[in-house]
Amino acid sequence: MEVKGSHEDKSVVSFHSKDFINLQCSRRDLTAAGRYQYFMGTIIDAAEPLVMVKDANEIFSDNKITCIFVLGGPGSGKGTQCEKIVEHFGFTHLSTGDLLKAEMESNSENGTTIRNMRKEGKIVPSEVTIKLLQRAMQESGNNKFLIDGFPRNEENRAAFENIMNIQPDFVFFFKCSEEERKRRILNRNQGRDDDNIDTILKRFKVYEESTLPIIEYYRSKGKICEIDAERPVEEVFEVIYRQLVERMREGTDVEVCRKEEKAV
Ligand SMILES: Nc1ncnc2c1ncn2[C@@H]1O[C@H](COP(=O)(O)OP(=O)(O)O)[C@@H](O)[C@H]1O
Ligand SMILES: Nc1ccn([C@H]2C[C@H](O)[C@@H](COP(=O)(O)OP(=O)(O)O)O2)c(=O)n1
Repeated sequence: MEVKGSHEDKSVVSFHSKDFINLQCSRRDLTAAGRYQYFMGTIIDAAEPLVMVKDANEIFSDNKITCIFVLGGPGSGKGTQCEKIVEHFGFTHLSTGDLLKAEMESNSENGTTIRNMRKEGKIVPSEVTIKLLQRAMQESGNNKFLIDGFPRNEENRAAFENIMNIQPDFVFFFKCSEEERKRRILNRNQGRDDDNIDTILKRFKVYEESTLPIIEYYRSKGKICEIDAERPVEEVFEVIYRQLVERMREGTDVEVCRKEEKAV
């Protein structure tokens, strides 16, 4: 474990586990999350910076890939929450929308296809998106991925499962009304070429027609973790945080965790 020093209200601690996991948290974060008493394999006393009793590596085995899909309509807050998850949990965040945009801007052979599809709010063929995802996953050196905005249709889903042979551990579904999403996108103000009302309405239609059935598919498999994304950012994150901690704990030896909790 490496303690990166303490300054004012922030005690920053990071630990690396066989190059796979790189977690960071601050005293403020831990205090906010204090009621959970548990942070990525670590029992936490919120009054103290950090008491480490267990290696994070015991939570995720080295060979296992953890893959969480993050789905929800355009503007539901996927990117916003993924950034926060990364801050706290050491995932690699792969936004397929961002990967495609970067590919478009690099003037690659697929650039024109991507530009045209984005303008129409259409879904880029899987072979392009999966190639970008594959590269980014390999380059990350991580084994925990938050895949944001993918799969967006049946073709995406089937191709990912067949080519990558990876099933998501579970799928976050951000539920948020169209009215609120439209309001957010029109205020997003990031200079996105597709954040104009014409393209927004096309994206909403494609989402309803092509992505909602994928969410129902994962629901039928018991993999959907539905989040009320209509609420303020911090409230949404609080729910996500709790879900992640619980789900990770379920994947580990609960008996050991309970014993250690009692010891705190
Ligand atoms: N819970 C929220 N409440 C209000 N505004 C939000 C919330 N989550 C995100 N936003 C804002 O809404 C816009 C869209 O969020 P973003 O994360 O880019 O959505 P997505 O990735 O799903 O398209 C951004 O400007 C973001 O700051
Ligand atoms: N898996 C994906 C993700 C995005 N795209 C395209 C189509 C989308 O309208 C744009 C923008 O996607 P992005 O996820 O960045 O944004 P929204 O969730 O639509 O707000 O990229 C795609 O074709 N396939």
